[in-house]
Amino acid sequence: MISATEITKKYGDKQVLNIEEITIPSGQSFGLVGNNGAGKTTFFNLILDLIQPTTGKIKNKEVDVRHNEDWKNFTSAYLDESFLIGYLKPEEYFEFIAKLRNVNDADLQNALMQYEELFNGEILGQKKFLRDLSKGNQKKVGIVGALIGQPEVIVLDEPFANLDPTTQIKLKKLLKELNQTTNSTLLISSHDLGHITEVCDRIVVLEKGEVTKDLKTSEETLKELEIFFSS
Ligand SMILES: Nc1ncnc2c1ncn2[C@@H]1O[C@H](COP(=O)(O)OP(=O)(O)OP(=O)(O)O)[C@@H](O)[C@H]1O
Repeated sequence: MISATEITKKYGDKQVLNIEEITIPSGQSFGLVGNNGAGKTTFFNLILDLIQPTTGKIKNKEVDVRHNEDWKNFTSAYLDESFLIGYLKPEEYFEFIAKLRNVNDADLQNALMQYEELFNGEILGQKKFLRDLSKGNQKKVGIVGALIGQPEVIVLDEPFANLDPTTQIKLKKLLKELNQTTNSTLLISSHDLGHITEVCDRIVVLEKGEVTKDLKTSEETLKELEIFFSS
């Protein structure tokens, strides 16, 4: 379970986040939506202790992320390309992550086979450094890197952005399967209301840093969000 309690984040005089309470139970696939600048990446950065809140506390499985690093043993994330290591080839990057998460080579190779369809022949065996891959292919590497070893908590910031439509559909299928077949807690942000309502059990809407909707996903959710964002 992840809990964010009385979180505010200010830059100078500008308050960019003001969250009274968000609790994300284990195994939930949690979707975060909101217009540009709403505070989605800020929220994920706080969960990953990449920035500090102005007030409030974030706990990841009872670990206060600001004061104890144990959450790193069961949490992975891909927010942007700064999570990659540009001078490694994809295989080297995956091996590096596998070592970090105590995944042996046989298990890593098995896991990578699962992602062959997503890779579409453009990632493995190409002898290219990560820095030389296209933005979309870099993103595929980053997302798969976050999934290696099936961490208990996986945070993905706009995973569908920059991916071609075929890959978006494959990724959606993969994330839905992950949600159904494991107890991993999945936190995803997206501007694609269709994708996020398909993948996530719950959708939280942020508006100017505040939670304005918290919905259990149902058949009506997509329509409700479309109406909300068009008004
Ligand atoms: N280092 C910073 N200094 C000042 N303001 C910042 C900083 N980082 C973020 N902000 C501001 O915080 C607000 C929230 O930004 P954030 O990136 O979290 O939004 P977002 O919902 O992820 O947006 P987008 O959909 O455009 O990616 C924005 O107004 C942004 O300009």
